[in-house]
Amino acid sequence: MAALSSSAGCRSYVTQLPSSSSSSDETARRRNQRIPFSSNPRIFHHAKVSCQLNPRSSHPNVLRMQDGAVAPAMTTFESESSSNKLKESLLQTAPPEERKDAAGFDVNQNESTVTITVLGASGDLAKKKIFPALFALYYEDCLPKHFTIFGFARTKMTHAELRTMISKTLTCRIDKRENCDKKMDKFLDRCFYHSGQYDSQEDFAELNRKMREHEGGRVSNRLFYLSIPPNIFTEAVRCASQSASSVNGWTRVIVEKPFGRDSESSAALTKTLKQYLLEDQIFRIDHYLGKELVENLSIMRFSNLIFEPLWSRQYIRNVQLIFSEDFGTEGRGGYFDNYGIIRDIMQNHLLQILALFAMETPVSLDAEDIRNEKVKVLRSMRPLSLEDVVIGQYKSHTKGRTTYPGYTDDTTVPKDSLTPTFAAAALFIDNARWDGVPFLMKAGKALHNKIAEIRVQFRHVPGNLYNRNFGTDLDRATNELVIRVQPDEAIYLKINNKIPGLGMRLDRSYLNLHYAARYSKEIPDAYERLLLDAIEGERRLFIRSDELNAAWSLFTPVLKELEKKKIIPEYYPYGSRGPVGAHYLAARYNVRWGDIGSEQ
Ligand SMILES: NC(=O)C1=CN([C@@H]2O[C@H](COP(=O)(O)OP(=O)(O)OC[C@H]3O[C@@H](n4cnc5c(N)ncnc54)[C@H](OP(=O)(O)O)[C@@H]3O)[C@@H](O)[C@H]2O)C=CC1
Ligand SMILES: O=C1O[C@H](COP(=O)(O)O)[C@@H](O)[C@H](O)[C@H]1O
Repeated sequence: MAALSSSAGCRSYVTQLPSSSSSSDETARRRNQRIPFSSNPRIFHHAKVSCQLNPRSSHPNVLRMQDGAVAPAMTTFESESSSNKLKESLLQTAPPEERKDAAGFDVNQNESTVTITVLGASGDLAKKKIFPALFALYYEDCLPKHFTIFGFARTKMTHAELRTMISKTLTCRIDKRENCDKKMDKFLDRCFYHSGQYDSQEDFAELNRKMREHEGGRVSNRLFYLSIPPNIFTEAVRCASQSASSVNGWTRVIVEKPFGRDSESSAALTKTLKQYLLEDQIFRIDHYLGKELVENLSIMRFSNLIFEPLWSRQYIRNVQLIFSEDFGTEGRGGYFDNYGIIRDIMQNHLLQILALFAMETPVSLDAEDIRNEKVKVLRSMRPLSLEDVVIGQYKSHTKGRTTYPGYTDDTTVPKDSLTPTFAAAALFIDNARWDGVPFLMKAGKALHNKIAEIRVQFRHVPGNLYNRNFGTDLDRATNELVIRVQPDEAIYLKINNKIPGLGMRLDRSYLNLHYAARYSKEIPDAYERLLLDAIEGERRLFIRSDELNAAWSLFTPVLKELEKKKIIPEYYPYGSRGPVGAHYLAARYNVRWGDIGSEQ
């Protein structure tokens, strides 16, 4: 069995899986089990000591190390051992009462601790995704031995109330998992709440004091999760950085989208964040990058000989990136109306998938090498033009006795809103590999189904001996590779074969890697993977600022034009397949959407 070098804790990377007999499945499962966090040396690495004074540091007396760690600027660091000496000396100054932390652990001064602070802890995302993901990591023994979780928001709440709020949404992902309740109680014991204003240095200073109690003199690492509306990102980062960043470990900040609403506002946000943070400390999250099948894209491409040679204009006719939800913007209309589906889904989730799909082979699996390749693809793309975009908006629809609301029926949405809830677009990558290949995107809310998938339609077989068996519809005979990101994850390839028997009738069949059938282990939520990566300092799945700029450059001109010209969206009924204009757009490039038709 060959193991790839592990790039993340609590995970083992197994390249060779045994065939699917039940005993070998068991072996595979055991091999795939996560390595407990505590036994992974990577977790406890101290920040690399390649120090430089950060001219923009808000702390005049600190040095910032690679990885965002900071240390007092009284020593010149030259080696890891001198950095450790400094850390030791800092720890030795801890008063005796701090030799135990607030949770009662004896303080081993060579140990480190991670404090995860969720800003906006009272909000929807925190409840739905962040706390459950943290619990899942804890359940799987993926969090470090010493960790503390703080919820921070303006809402007044006690620790107990926070715990009750969190416990209502915590589930063991698989029913009847062992010791779930016990583990849940232990997890909740490590969760605390601090009420404060996002723009108050005093409130963050008080948070800092509480954090220090829990850290008890260990090397302190701090992760802040900005689960708050974007208009308060900057203030919160300023306060966190100036009053609550770590003095002897790393400080990192996870930033949620939206990262601005066009090139200018995004650049302005980046600029302000960088007044307080180094780029390496900023973890811009796009949760689609944490989805299992999106992560698997590179493995599929670069570790299977059969795919990579086909991965170009020579064999691929078009690529389709499809996102569809069977519910509207219910409850989030206020946010959505300012952004629309192009900013909400296409400019980030679908474009990130496209970049991973289309990039050249990176030099290594290192985060910077991968992100360099993604930027290159994005920068090779043609900015989207208005004629290559179709927009739609859902309207009310009655089915049986149920009436589904239209987008503008939401009281938080202006009645005359032109914000698109659906869009289809044709994009092109002007490089040698992809010249002329349409990359079609389609994203919509309140459609007939919920799905996210990538469809790769291959070219027709030249001079196909069996053409007459397919009649005139050659598309039906063309190979298509489908990567179903969700739900019911699968990778399947449509191929042609003969129907068994004495005659010569052809059939279309599926070579199907259906995850639920192949793997008994459940698929972790994207937020689990991304939170773990942020704790470990793994940046591969986070967006670098130059990627973000390149992504906005592609969409900003068309977004402005749509708004300036007040383009009216094509209205489609709630629960339908969306505007017919999407078909005309595809037809212009000789493409048929793969998700429409009798067999998908
Ligand atoms: N919800 C989701 O599914 C997704 C959300 N996101 C992004 O994640 C972030 C959080 O999302 P979500 O939880 O839905 O957001 P919420 O609107 O629920 O806000 C989170 C918390 O922020 C505080 N807050 C809200 N409005 C303001 C305001 N005007 N001024 C100061 N504080 C405010 C509130 O806490 P309190 O009043 O207690 O301080 C609230 O509980 C946002 O940036 C969002 O765009 C991204 C992808 C999906
Ligand atoms: O970022 C967002 O994603 C969700 C869809 O995420 P999924 O993991 O449930 O597919 C979308 O509903 C939301 O509008 C958008 O902001």
